Amino acid sequence: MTEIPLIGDALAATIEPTLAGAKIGVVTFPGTLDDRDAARAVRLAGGTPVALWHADTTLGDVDAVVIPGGFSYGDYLRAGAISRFAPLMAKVIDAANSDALLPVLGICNGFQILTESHLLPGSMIKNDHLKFRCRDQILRVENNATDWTRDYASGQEITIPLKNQDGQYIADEKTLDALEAEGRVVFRYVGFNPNGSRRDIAGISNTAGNVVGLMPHPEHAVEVGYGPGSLDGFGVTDTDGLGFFTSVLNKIVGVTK
Ligand SMILES: NC(=O)CC[C@H](N)C(=O)O
Repeated sequence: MTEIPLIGDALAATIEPTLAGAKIGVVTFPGTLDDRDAARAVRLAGGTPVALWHADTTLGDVDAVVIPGGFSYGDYLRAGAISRFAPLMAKVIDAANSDALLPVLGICNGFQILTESHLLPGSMIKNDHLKFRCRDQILRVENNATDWTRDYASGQEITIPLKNQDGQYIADEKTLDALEAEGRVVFRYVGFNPNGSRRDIAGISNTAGNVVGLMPHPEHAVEVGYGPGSLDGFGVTDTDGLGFFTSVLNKIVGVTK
């Protein structure tokens, strides 16, 4: 029987066996959709995913946390507004702000939860056109010094899927100016702003760069044949999202940049 390859040979060759010791917690809330894809992305990048439940009262021994996309608590009140009060979120907030600076990535609904939790500034509101939007989106990596972007080149353009209704990032002008000045605009939409986000912002970080949130979905672009690039028949952008997961894993195991 032939073993089915999970990943392309070229990609497999780049995976460090030592990364398997790094544990990435993936949080599930009632209504989360993308937890399994996030866990798979961690595994494909060489790490060990650990399932966390919103009602857990400990993070265990995870080295980083991913808050995946979906509709936690049905997006009731406002996307992320109820999730921020989950018992596990209290632990995530403490660990992210502690001296240990736990790396935390919020993807889409996860980004919404991070702004509601005040781990990241600003808010997410309805897309300016008031429709759900689903497309492959080009982003520019504006800051490759965060825990989640260190495997990208500064200014690198990547294509990953976007799918949401509350994707418009807003903040007051003072906050936006501070984010720009401090290099905390980590991703910007290129060519097309899909939701009216201020200054084309697709993702931001906290001051230390351990907490990152973005609307598009890197965990859906980690496998040859299944990412955005598969549509053009060449697959060149299929794994553009993998760098998020290798970045944090390399950081955890101490690979210097
Ligand atoms: N893909 C998602 O995570 C969706 C996020 C959110 N519930 C929205 O529609 O805006």
